[in-house]
Amino acid sequence: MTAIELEGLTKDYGEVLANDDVSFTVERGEVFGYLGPNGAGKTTTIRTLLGFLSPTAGTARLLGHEITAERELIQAKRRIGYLPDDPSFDEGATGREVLDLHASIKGDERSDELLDLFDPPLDRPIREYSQGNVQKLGIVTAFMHGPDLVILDEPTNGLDPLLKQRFASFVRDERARGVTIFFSSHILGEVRRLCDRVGIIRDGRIVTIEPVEALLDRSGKVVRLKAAEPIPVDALDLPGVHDLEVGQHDAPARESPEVAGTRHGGTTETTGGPDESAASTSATPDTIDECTFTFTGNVNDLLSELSAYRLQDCSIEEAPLEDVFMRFYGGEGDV
Ligand SMILES: Nc1ncnc2c1ncn2[C@@H]1O[C@H](COP(=O)(O)OP(=O)(O)OP(=O)(O)O)[C@@H](O)[C@H]1O
Repeated sequence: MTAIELEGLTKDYGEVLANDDVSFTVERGEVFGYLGPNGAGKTTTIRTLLGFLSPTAGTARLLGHEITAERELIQAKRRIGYLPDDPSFDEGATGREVLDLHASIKGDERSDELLDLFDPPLDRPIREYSQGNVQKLGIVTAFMHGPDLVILDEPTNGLDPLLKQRFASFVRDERARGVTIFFSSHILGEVRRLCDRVGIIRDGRIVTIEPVEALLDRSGKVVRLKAAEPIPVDALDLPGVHDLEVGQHDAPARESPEVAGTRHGGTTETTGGPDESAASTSATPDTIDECTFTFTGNVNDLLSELSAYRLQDCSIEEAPLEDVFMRFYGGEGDV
């Protein structure tokens, strides 16, 4: 049996078609990342799945239960945990009182281990909580009853790096226990670390559902090079090199297919250091001291090409999610 099954789920708010014929399945035991820019429709999907919004068309099943049948949804929810994108608890209650209330409604067989891990300050009223502490309490409430399926809307919002790491390792352990986890995120790195598969939504429509490795292979890396001595620009005329920018840059300029710059072979060339205007794209130097580009080829091939030159520094990082969207799906981004 699948954990989540959406069939043509559509939510029209009137002015905005927030989910347009959304269909996909999440298998039992899978960690599934739901990725998309701001306003793409992630929260709408999640809130519709959980019965907080009625779909305009289509339907979905959670753990085999029809979401549009109230009794079935109530039955399913006993085995589901949920963390909203903005967890809100009674401001006057202490963390402990919030947990007691949740325990009385759905059970708390796992709260001790969760409190050990996430450690929200239980004796203080919620109004004194930081955003991170609210999030920690939200994570505890989502998992405390030992659910089979957990739906999390941007779960690492407000968590510090240590807690993010702890959360990532917790999700991996949950997966090993057979728990299905569906979570939305803006952060490709987070999805990469945690997910088996990813679904990308944009403007209410699913643009791809694929294993996370396949997505990352296609999204490429951002490479920054600093040469110890000038490198001929032709050395980077390699398959898989895109958006080459000569000089110091934070990242390659975003480029939709329609606005690609001057290309020679696999490269797009833009001259100029940080203090030159973006319009100065005419002259291409013969040699490069420093450059940034996106690389979608085999990293070992690139390193072997570069081994002929003396480098002072080289970094290879994941392409930002914005670039993934721009590169593969085009159009205006709002990330
Ligand atoms: N209650 C509502 N009434 C009208 N429009 C809404 C409502 N809720 C959301 N929208 C619109 O629906 C679209 C999808 O919003 P949604 O919150 O689902 O996106 P999201 O992907 O979760 O965004 P974010 O990452 O910023 O949380 C947006 O254009 C949003 O403005």
